[in-house]
Amino acid sequence: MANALHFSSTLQAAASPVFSKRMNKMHCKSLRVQTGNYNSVAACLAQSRSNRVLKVSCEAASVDVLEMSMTNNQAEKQLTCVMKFGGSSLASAERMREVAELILSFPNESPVIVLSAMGKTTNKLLLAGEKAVSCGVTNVDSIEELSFIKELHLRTAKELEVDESVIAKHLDELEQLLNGIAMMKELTPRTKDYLVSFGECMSTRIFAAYMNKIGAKARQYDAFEIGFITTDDFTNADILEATYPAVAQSLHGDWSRDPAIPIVTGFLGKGWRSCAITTLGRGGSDLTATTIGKALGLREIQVWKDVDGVLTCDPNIYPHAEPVPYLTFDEAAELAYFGAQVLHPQSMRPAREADIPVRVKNSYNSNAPGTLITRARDMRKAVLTSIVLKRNVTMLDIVSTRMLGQYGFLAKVFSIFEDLGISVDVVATSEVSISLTLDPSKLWCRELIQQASELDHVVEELEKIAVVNLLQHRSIISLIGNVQRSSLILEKVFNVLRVKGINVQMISQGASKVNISLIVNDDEAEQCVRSLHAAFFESASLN
Ligand SMILES: Nc1ncnc2c1ncn2[C@@H]1O[C@H](COP(=O)(O)OP(=O)(O)O)[C@@H](O)[C@H]1O
Ligand SMILES: N[C@@H](CC(=O)OP(=O)(O)O)C(=O)O
Repeated sequence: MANALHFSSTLQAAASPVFSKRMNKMHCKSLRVQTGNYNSVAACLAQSRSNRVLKVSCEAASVDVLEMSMTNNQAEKQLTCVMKFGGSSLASAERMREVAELILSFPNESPVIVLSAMGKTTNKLLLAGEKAVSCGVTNVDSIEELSFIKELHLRTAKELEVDESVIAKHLDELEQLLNGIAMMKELTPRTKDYLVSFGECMSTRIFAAYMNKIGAKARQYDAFEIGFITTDDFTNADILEATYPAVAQSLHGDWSRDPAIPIVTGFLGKGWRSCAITTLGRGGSDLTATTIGKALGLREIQVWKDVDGVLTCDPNIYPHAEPVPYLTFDEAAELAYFGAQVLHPQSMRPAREADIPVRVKNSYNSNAPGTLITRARDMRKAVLTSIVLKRNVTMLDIVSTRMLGQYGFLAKVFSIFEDLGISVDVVATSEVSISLTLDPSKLWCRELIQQASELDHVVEELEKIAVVNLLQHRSIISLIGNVQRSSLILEKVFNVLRVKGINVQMISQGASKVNISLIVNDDEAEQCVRSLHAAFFESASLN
């Protein structure tokens, strides 16, 4: 029997560290106990972490021998981690090949793979939808973005030598949907979500077919079919608790019956009332990955990007930004929430709840260590970790018209936002005045006209109790780091701002938080980030 362990007695086996270790690491396929004390083996099995013995037989024989046969076959492995690859990692057939190679370069892992749409497919689908609204039914087949999407996916399938039939039905349906949009002359948020879902549905089908072709058994899953249950907030849905057991049951169930690498669509869910396809907000595949990590209790969640991890600032603002080796969930969540495109704003929540480390890695440079995000890290030497910019923010200055000492003012202001369903980002208050910024990701997912009338409505409501000053085209610069050292951070910040002649219009720092936020004019913001980056990460110079 392959890899058999022999013991002179079951008691010796039960006591043997080799036995326990193999049980844990090697995934026992069958266990044969010849005579001896079966109970002691059972006790030992109960202790083993994987405890996945497929066959246990107990035979009476004259010699005490215990044999375990083990294989490295997937059938006996547990799912170990989740690996998410975004559009930037999957832009072409060549990239899909490299990603497959990368996945298979970890023979000890049994990963769940989460994929986004190829390259910029989501943007192209949205553009195609917008054009379909006004182009007329007869012109749908000449929408440039539709031709691009068709060509990209068919070419990719061909180059990977995968049968085009895996996506043929989706390409047909996509064209039919665009015809429908052209006919109705409207693109509702619900239709938008259905429209963009074609991106992830096609990338995962092509990739799964390719994995199977190269001999790595894989199975494609649409997230909305395996239990990703969300609110019905189309274009920005939240994942509901029921998702975790449902996803665990689907993926674990299939894996234990017939193991195959799961290839899951990122970004998508199913609305619990509407039963229609929803999306988790732009960049939502990161959240799909962490949700699967929590649902299955996996050891690690990896998000593979096109940068060497989370960087000290957006490389589009400053190309020499450096990777940040360690972050806490709180820091990463704050960074994502305040605009760092590298992670979805809600993606840290499941990982933090289940305490599963998240690793941000570069699919173009897999040797780079990346960023490891965990519950805690050594903060003794930490000052500033990363600088994040959120542009085009609306700021409101609200001053009470009542006398000083009037209570309930703040409560009234916030109840107006609650009633209108608008969330607030940064707040600075005194007893009679309040300055705040509105969360653009929630507000701006609505139509432009709706945004303008909503803002008018907010101001109208607030003017019943206060004098309101609406300030647009502002930016939030968030300084993520060790707020225990805020005096040092602020000293440096104000020095930079003074030298650069930049006026801060509002500042906010939570008592126990990891973030100091500054509000400046949009047109000064990028220069400000570059100067702050130079001051904190490069040298003593103020650039
Ligand atoms: N602080 C930051 N650290 C790393 N990348 C950032 C940061 N801020 C913005 N980015 C941008 O985020 C991009 C990666 O995120 P994204 O495009 O969503 O990746 P993917 O599509 O692979 O999920 C990078 O290419 C980079 O331009
Ligand atoms: N394709 C979706 C979801 C996503 O997560 O994409 P990416 O991983 O490429 O950021 C989007 O573009 O928003």
